[in-house]
Amino acid sequence: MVAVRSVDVTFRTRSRTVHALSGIDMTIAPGEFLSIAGPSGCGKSTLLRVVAGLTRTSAGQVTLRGTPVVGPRRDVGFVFQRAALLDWRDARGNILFQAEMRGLPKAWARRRADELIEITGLTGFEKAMPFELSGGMQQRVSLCRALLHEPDLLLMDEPFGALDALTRENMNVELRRIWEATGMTVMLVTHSVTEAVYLGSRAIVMGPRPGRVIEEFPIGIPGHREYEPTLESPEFQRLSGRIRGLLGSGAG
Ligand SMILES: Nc1ncnc2c1ncn2[C@@H]1O[C@H](COP(=O)(O)OP(=O)(O)OP(=O)(O)O)[C@@H](O)[C@H]1O
Repeated sequence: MVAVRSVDVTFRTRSRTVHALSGIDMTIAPGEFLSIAGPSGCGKSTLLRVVAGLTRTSAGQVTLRGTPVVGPRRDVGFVFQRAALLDWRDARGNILFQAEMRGLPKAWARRRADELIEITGLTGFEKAMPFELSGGMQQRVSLCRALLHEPDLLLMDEPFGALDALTRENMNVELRRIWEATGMTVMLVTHSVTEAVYLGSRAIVMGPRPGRVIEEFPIGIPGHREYEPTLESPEFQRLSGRIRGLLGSGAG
């Protein structure tokens, strides 16, 4: 699905030069859920942006389904750290905005929006305006918006970082369920080791800037993952411990 080949990114501003990514190589198979962890500023967001075609590489290449990424890709879904909803549209209107931008058939889009509203537990809040929604609900709306056009690749940049712990857990369980049901490919940037291991089929850990991959872990926890039993399983504990060790004691 995604191939990243010898990718380097250097940002040059008037006052400084930042070498954000160095020699990144990775492939992500269709249907994989890749969690990406690493210290602040190591280039995780930059990596996602490069895959989405929002940031240009300084060297190397990214391909999506074998096609080089040369500009913004509208065929992927992107969920950002903050929901960034349109204030003047209700929840359903925000989700449907995606369809309007893409000129998707209206009746189809409405059906799909209703389906996603149900899946993400937003039923009853379709007409609520963003200011009436909690942070978690706003992020659900943003997830629905990212999924509306049925992307087979979903890029998520610390999507649940601003949520309280319990809402975050619920969102993790929902996302895992959606991933199990759809088989889409996901790249998730997260600062939470628990989130990375619970959700991922593979995790990579990046080192400090210039960002590079320092270690990679297949997450061999098979099948449907119930939240509590998964977190208590020896494999979960072993992997979390190893990733925390790499990231340093401050990792959550
Ligand atoms: N558009 C830009 N122009 C200049 N520098 C940038 C730009 N985007 C990112 N950077 C720099 O590149 C480095 C990597 O940033 P990036 O946001 O990818 O890191 P990150 O790992 O996602 O960080 P965090 O975990 O704190 O969100 C940082 O030093 C950042 O300041």
